[in-house]
Amino acid sequence: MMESNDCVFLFSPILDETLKRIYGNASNLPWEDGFLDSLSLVNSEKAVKEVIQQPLVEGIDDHLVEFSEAMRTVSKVLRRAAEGKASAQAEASEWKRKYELERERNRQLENKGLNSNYNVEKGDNSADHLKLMSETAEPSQFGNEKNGIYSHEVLRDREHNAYSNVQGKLIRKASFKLQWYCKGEKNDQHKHDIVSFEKGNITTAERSSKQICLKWESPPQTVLILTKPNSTSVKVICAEMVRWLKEKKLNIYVEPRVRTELVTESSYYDFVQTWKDDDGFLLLHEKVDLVVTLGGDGTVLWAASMFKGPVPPIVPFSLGSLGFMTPFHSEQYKECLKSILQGPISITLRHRLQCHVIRESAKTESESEEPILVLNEVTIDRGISSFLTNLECYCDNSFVTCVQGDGLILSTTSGSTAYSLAAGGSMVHPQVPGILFTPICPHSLSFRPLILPEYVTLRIQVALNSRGPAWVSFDGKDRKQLSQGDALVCSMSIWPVPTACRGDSTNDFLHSIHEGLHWNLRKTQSGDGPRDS
Ligand SMILES: NC(=O)c1ccc[n+]([C@@H]2O[C@H](COP(=O)([O-])OP(=O)(O)OC[C@H]3O[C@@H](n4cnc5c(N)ncnc54)[C@H](O)[C@@H]3O)[C@@H](O)[C@H]2O)c1
Ligand SMILES: Nc1ncnc2c1ncn2[C@@H]1O[C@H](COP(=O)(O)OP(=O)(O)OP(=O)(O)O)[C@@H](O)[C@H]1O
Repeated sequence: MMESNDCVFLFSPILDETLKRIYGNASNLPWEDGFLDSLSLVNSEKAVKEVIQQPLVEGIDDHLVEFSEAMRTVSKVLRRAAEGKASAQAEASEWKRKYELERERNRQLENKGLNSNYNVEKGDNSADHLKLMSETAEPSQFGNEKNGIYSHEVLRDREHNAYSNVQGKLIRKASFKLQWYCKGEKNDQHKHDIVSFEKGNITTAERSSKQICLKWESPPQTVLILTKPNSTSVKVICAEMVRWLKEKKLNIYVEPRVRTELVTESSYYDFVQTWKDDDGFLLLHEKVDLVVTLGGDGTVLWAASMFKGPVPPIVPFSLGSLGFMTPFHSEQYKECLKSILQGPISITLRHRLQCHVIRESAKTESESEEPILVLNEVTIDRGISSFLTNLECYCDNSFVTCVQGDGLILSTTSGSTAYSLAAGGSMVHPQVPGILFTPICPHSLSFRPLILPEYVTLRIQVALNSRGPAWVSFDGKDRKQLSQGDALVCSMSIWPVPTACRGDSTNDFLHSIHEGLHWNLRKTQSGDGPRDS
């Protein structure tokens, strides 16, 4: 395509003279160093038009006709160049505006989510806002141009809180890097998240979630041990583990209840640290490199619920009966912890749901109660009411359905093997990003569970004409009553729970459904019988 400067060059012999007529001398020419500014372009175009519109003098030769045609072309090109430049400027300022907006949002998100008392987003809970939060946070959380996630990017360790004082020693929180692995091999090809539109071709070049691998960049120094209460076997293992970790020169935190138990047993455990109140615990995320759980799935849920923002990697040891999310054997804790402390570790990034209860009496959605994060599911049921629940369900403001039955479960994929499974939902691999929409005993012949994409915001409202109230519970806990008109708004949280794998994510999942749930266990049919001939 011909550029404006090419044109000027093409007609330069004829132009020279004419331009002198238009601009006088060279210093008034509308370009400098080969670049035209848009105002000059418009002026040049005007001047060229004036020249063209001057009546032809009698006896004019063919050259002038040709010249006039050339000037028309120059005029056209100059106009296009001016238009192009104006539109590029408009586009640039629009991108700048978007960038500033995005930066401001990220800054607000960082302040709200990650300051010292990092309460999960209060205030504005509108569907758009919730969606926006996950959108803005996604690049740093799930992928970036460096083919990995750095812990200091996730935790936004700032200079002032990067060091903490533990028993008079300055301790720096260990930094780690998360990388995507593909079939056990390092994959550096994470160019785009899901879809590429390059050259008009739509390709699913990369998958949204892959096996993730954690590599320590500095050695972990502080471990938090969380234990199932009232269990003698847990107490014994916990005491042993504390001694072993102490030998490895690690700082150890336990819950206040556990510290009391340990110190009562022996004053040897005086070095074990704990916290006094909720504020004390909130500061722990700045110190803890690793969380160890000793118990069943309920203890993993408990650990996750304690972190209302970013969660350190969790190593779940099995001391329960089912242990779907607890792949490590407690008898082998020394070998397991040795290899975990050394790394690299395969990680399952378990997504959580962020839930807000919005009361009918609240004047605006921003007057909602404190949000709650769930690792398994949020359930709305009829509780002690003998009437059917009447729940109006919306997905990104589109009406989905009305649930008339015992209730509804909104589950993560990690929770798909818990209550949702019992209510007839599918079992879904925990790395699949999605929200399960599973009714509980719907009074309908045609209701089937749904799996919705992770980016949607769901709103479940107790119908105004419902015969009774409903009850909401979070990972089976914190039951709250929902009166007619009250609603629950639910979307994917930006803070997943990273749990260490024994093999890899898929291997552990399949092992759990076979060993924990005895999935598809059937006697093998013998080949001794009739066959297709
Ligand atoms: N009908 C049901 O199946 C039913 C009813 C209520 C609660 N629950 C589940 O119990 C969970 C709370 O667990 P808890 O230990 O505090 O209560 P709990 O002590 O009552 O144990 C519930 C059982 O669910 C299992 N479980 C928990 N999370 C799981 C998961 N992600 N995959 C497979 N199994 C899982 C546990 O191992 C345990 O055996 C809730 O989040 C809910 O999913 C299930
Ligand atoms: N540190 C803790 N503090 C208070 N409660 C806890 C703690 N850890 C676990 N719990 C609660 O104790 C209950 C039982 O825990 P968990 O599920 O781990 O053990 P379990 O019932 O023996 O295991 P399983 O469910 O596999 O049989 C759960 O409801 C859980 O929320």
